[in-house]
Amino acid sequence: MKKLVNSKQMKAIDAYAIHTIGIPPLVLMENAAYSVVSCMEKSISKEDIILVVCGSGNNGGDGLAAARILLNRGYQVDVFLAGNPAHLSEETATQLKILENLEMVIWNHLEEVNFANYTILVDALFGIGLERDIEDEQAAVIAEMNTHEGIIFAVDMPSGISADDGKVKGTAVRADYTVTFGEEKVGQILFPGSEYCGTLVVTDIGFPPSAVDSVASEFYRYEKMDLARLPWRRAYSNKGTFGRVLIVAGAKNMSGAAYLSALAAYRTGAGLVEIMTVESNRLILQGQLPEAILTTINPDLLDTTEEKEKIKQAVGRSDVIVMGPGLGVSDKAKKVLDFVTLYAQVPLIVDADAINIAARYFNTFPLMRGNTCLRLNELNNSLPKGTILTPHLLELARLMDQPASDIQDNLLKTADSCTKDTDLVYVLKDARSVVAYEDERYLNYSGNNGMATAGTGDVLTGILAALIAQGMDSFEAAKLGVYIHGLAGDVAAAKKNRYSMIASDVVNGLEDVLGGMI
Ligand SMILES: NC(=O)C1=CN([C@@H]2O[C@H](COP(=O)(O)OP(=O)(O)OC[C@H]3O[C@@H](n4cnc5c(N)ncnc54)[C@H](O)[C@@H]3O)[C@@H](O)[C@H]2O)[C@@H](O)CC1
Ligand SMILES: [K+]
Repeated sequence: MKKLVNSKQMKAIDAYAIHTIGIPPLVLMENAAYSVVSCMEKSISKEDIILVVCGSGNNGGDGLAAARILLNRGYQVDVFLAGNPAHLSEETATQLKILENLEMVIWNHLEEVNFANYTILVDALFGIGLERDIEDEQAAVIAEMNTHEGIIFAVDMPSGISADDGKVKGTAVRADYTVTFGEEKVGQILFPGSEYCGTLVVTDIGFPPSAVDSVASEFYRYEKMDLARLPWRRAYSNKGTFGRVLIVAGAKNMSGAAYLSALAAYRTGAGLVEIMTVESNRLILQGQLPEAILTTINPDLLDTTEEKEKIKQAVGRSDVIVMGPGLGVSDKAKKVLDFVTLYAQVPLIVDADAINIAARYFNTFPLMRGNTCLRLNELNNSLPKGTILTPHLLELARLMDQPASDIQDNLLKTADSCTKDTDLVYVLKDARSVVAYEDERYLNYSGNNGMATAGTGDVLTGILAALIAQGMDSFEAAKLGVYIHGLAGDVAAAKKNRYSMIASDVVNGLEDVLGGMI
């Protein structure tokens, strides 16, 4: 598990190291500069002509120190001090004085600099101290840097990317490498920040563990060693040991979603998977997945005791229930969901059309239109504890009755609204999914854009259900499930490619992920 920090938390770690432990800031700055240079030295040669572009804050100070180290080591290097010389931080002023004493070339105005003369750029304009949108001369500097053809190394952050949420503040440097210090920043994991970072290199610049531990952060991500969290499989076992999943899915002609969800649940280790669907899907599902048990319902007879009893029994024998994939949004589908919700005492995984049905239902009440809070409260009251909602951005927009663009631009704030006063777990699906429960925020770092294809969401529901069926707590299952899903997508992309892979390839990828082959 890797802790992630925002700018405030990183500044608190800096402050603890400096003021409580007593490490002089110049020592940290030197370490930072040496780590930038050692990363650069893997890609540069003495033939390169390097320009270090510096701001007036400590990020610029890191750049000035890196320029000196490069000069000392025999590289051809110039400096462009793009920040206001009247606003230099104390450490940056010290670094500048050293460079002046060394008689280095230091440009002060954009007009003086011919970027075409340089083969390598170092971006030390802004780091975690970025406060507002970049404009005017600084924006012009970044525009020049982005048209440059050589490698760009960013110091700590690509200038212009917010460490807090990965957003571009006005404009931002598109780096090839970002060398960051101490801890990974939230804005380096979320998009678009993640893309602007290029290859992210995290370096140790001497923050003592106590400085890092002094700051609590609600953000983290998983890495490969977290696969050890998978539920242990007892040797003395039978199919009952590994739990029973019910998948309520698949309207007429929509059996594919049910199939993918059920297949993924089996491939993630569920003992038994039952699919509740309409009779017309029976033959095809039996042919595709004979391992699944099928219960068929007649949507036209939902008011009869017989159909209700069928639903009640299926719900009663399950450890976890997936509802939504390929269900459609008809009144009959809603009725099925109402019965399932009424009888269920186990966690539900509410996906796709189940979310759309809830949104449509809320829209029928004038009081609930535009009232996100009321809608989320209502969900919390009507769903069993431990239930996971897995909306993608559009589904979430419908559910919350807010524009999708607002949600996309404020994913972390949206997570805060969703989890306020609730027992539900939210998986906010995006290129970097956020799993949120109470105050914790898991940011997922696995997966790739080949997964933006139909059916991968159905696969995710099956994975989550299987983990819960095997005894995992819902929040842990959601985090690990999202991580495994992304890794399986990475396996699929490596075996096929990002264009050709389809959802069933992601299911196939589970084999390598769960078999410890990655
Ligand atoms: N002691 C420390 O705190 C350490 C800091 N380090 C470096 O210092 C960086 C943080 O330094 P600072 O806090 O000085 O911040 P930055 O150097 O990131 O930038 C802050 C400066 O930019 C100005 N500014 C912010 N947003 C602006 C905008 N949109 N347009 C124009 N000016 C803007 C601020 O007023 C301030 O002068 C880190 O990212 C890291 O690179 C490292 O040297 C390690 C130790
Ligand atoms: K930077």
